[in-house]
Amino acid sequence: MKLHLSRPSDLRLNASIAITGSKSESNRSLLLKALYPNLMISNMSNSDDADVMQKGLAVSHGLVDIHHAGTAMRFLTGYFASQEGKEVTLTGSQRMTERPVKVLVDALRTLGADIEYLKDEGYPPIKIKGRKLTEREVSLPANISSQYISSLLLIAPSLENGLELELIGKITSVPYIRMTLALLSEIGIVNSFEGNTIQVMSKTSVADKTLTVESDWSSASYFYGSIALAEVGSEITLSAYKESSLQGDSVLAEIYKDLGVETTFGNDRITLRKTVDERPEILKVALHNAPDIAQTIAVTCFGLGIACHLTGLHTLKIKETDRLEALHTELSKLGADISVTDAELRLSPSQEIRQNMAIDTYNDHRMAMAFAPLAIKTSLFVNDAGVVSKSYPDFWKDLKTLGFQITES
Ligand SMILES: O=C(O)C1=C[C@@H](OP(=O)(O)O)[C@@H](O)[C@H](O)C1
Ligand SMILES: C=C(OP(=O)(O)O)C(=O)O
Repeated sequence: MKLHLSRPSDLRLNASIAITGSKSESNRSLLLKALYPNLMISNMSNSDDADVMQKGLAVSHGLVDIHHAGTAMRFLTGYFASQEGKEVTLTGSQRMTERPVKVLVDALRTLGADIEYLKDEGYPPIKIKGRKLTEREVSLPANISSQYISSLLLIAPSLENGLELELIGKITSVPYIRMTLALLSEIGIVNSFEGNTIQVMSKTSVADKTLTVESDWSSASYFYGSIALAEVGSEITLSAYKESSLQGDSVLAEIYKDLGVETTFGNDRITLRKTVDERPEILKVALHNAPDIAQTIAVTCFGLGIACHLTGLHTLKIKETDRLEALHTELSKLGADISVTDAELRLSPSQEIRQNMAIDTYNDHRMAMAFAPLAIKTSLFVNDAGVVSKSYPDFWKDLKTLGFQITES
């Protein structure tokens, strides 16, 4: 599906939108529910990634295809490795077979797991024969993906002896690790994270509890982008959000303050308001703790015509696509002066945005959604716009409620 997007007729935006649960919290909660079936989940994500996670957890023998879902791939690897009697082949999209799992597989093998690579060493597809894992201690590199660590932490309480992880190197995406530990705490599982060591105690059962998933902050980023590019006085209310979030991407409220967007919390909602039209000459942000909002921020800065220097982007090359290359190509198409390295992005101020360019999305939901707010400044096409369903199936519908004119072309 190719969409044509043009500006809302009223550039003073005003809307209220309900976003479904965080896909990160949902996929963790689903795994915990598989281990402790008396847990309940509310405000679950309606994303493809949560859907494949749920379906994957229901399988005990045969093929599990998690499509593009990184969390499902990594979390299910740990899950199946520790489930005695289950035997599956875990695979995904073409891109998933290029996203590494070696660090996780090595750690699980140290703990006693039986995992075999079916194609390339270090990458899916993998064949997993579930076993009882009794080893307690393992060290693993922490600078590639926090999902490996979360995978181990999620199964840790179900292991006879719990787990002690020693994290090696600079820890990336730390809030996602803290999110996992916070969810374990919420269901009464004792854990600690001190220095480079994480410990999780074993627990055979937990008390009845409903895990209420907060709505997705990464999805909220596209409304931050829209408000920043719209007129002063614009206002969008998003539900259901908390002031103290488990999601690292809630740092958006801080970052977008510098771009004239004020966030207020109340009644399980956030209200984003464009309060001033002042903007800095350059926005500098380190994103090692919030990699998923890099695309949104880069596009907002381009739309505002300001310079931008983003660092801590070393994980972007192994996500749904090489996001640094994709940003370079697509922003250049629109006339941006941009350069990228393996971990940084620099954008110079632009005076002009080319009209009616077709943005390629590379099977990456965030490419489609990050570029969409730019329609406030110029008309554009988004190729393969259905990719948004990976995390936010209702995105185009919700964007329409802001007044964006969206037609299929
Ligand atoms: O644990 C999670 O839910 C996630 C962790 C992050 O990945 P990395 O740790 O690989 O950066 C993030 O990019 C991804 O969207 C979700
Ligand atoms: C990187 C992402 O997802 P995953 O790694 O779970 O595929 C994302 O949603 O931006």
